[in-house]
Amino acid sequence: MSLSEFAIVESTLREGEQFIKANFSSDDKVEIAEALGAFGVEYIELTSPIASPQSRQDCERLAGLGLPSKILTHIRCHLEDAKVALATGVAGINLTIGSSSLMRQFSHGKNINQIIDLASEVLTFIHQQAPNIELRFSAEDSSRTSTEDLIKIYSAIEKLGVVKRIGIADTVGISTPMQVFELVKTLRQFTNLDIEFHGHNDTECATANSYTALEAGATHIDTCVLGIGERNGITSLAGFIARLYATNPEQIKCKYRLEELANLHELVARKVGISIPFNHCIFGESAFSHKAGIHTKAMLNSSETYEAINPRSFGVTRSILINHKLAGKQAINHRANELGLSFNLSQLKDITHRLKTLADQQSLTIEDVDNILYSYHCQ
Ligand SMILES: CC(=O)SCCNC(=O)CCNC(=O)[C@H](O)C(C)(C)COP(=O)(O)OP(=O)(O)OC[C@H]1O[C@@H](n2cnc3c(N)ncnc32)[C@H](O)[C@@H]1OP(=O)(O)O
Ligand SMILES: O=C(O)CCC(=O)C(=O)O
Ligand SMILES: [Zn+2]
Repeated sequence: MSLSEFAIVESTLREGEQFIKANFSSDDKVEIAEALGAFGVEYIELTSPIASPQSRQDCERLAGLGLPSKILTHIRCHLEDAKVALATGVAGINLTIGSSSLMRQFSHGKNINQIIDLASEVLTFIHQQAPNIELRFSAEDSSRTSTEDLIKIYSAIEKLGVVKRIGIADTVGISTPMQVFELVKTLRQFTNLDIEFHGHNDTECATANSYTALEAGATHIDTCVLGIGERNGITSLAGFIARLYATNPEQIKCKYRLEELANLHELVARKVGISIPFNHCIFGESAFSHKAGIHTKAMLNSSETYEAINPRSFGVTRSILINHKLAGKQAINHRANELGLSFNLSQLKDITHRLKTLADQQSLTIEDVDNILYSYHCQ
């Protein structure tokens, strides 16, 4: 798998709008789209213009901004949706229709042949109206659709000759990485079209599933900032980037402007009124905090010992914590040196023992630790 060959379809302004707390204004969308563009995502997917009058105006507005990312909208297999989407001036349209038996029975009531006929009609119509528009067709709930049905649908769609890529959706986040790998690999053998993967996070496998989709030959991955979306959301942009960074930092640093990611996260968190989770892979409060003595000693020798990701690539700083009972003498010595103090080994052991004894009784601040160091030094 070559990292340079995939593209991100960033869906914060489509799937992300389906997050319970999202209600983006038109100006919010522009701000977020600009920040996504500054980071360097290849595509920005927008809510269907038929969802509301404002959604339609926003599609037109964002499509006209001349952003570096391609603007897509996401629609049903429906002629009216297609006509409205075409009129907005977007560069591409992502069409979807449910293909599993649950979707066929409870969402739209169509069988596989009817799905193929409807999708063919709508895709052909769009292509006739706008031959240069980038078309993607996706079978919603692909993971609960038989591979046989998927191949039947995708083969028929590919034969139309109007679609640039097909999409696979793990709509209820039920797939394991191995299942995603097998499905993408199977489809990869059947089609030369690009393959997009959309993974929900119901079982917390979204990032792993997106990564294995790439390993199996997918070319496009859907993400949202902070992983927001319907229910508990989809693959998080930062999670996906972190995963790729751990595999090949230099390639990911060339492909995207990683230093823009912090601003993007703060922006989206503010717009949807949430705080960034403490354990967020890059911007979480504890993501680059090192606490236990064994860790901090090794970290002070080489940060790679306990870090898969260099926080500086994302404009984040690490912290070495010593105001607790798990602290070790090496990290305490490091702090003492920062304060311009120096102690011999036996003194350091003594200070560490005092600090631990105190930390057993109360919580400590870094100022408390500094006071211990200064007063020991005065003695
Ligand atoms: C898995 C996903 O996240 S897919 C993306 C989800 N996005 C959205 O739903 C966008 C926001 N949605 C909306 O604003 C509205 O649902 C609209 C405008 C799309 C449709 O609204 P309504 O006409 O009021 O229909 P409603 O939402 O109640 O039901 C969905 C309709 O779409 C049909 N439908 C569902 N999926 C599809 C599809 N992929 N292709 C074609 N028709 C579909 C259903 O059969 C149903 O049709 P009906 O009106 O004949 O009953
Ligand atoms: O269009 C797609 O591929 C994905 C649609 C969607 O949001 C989903 O199935 O969860
Ligand atoms: Zn989704």
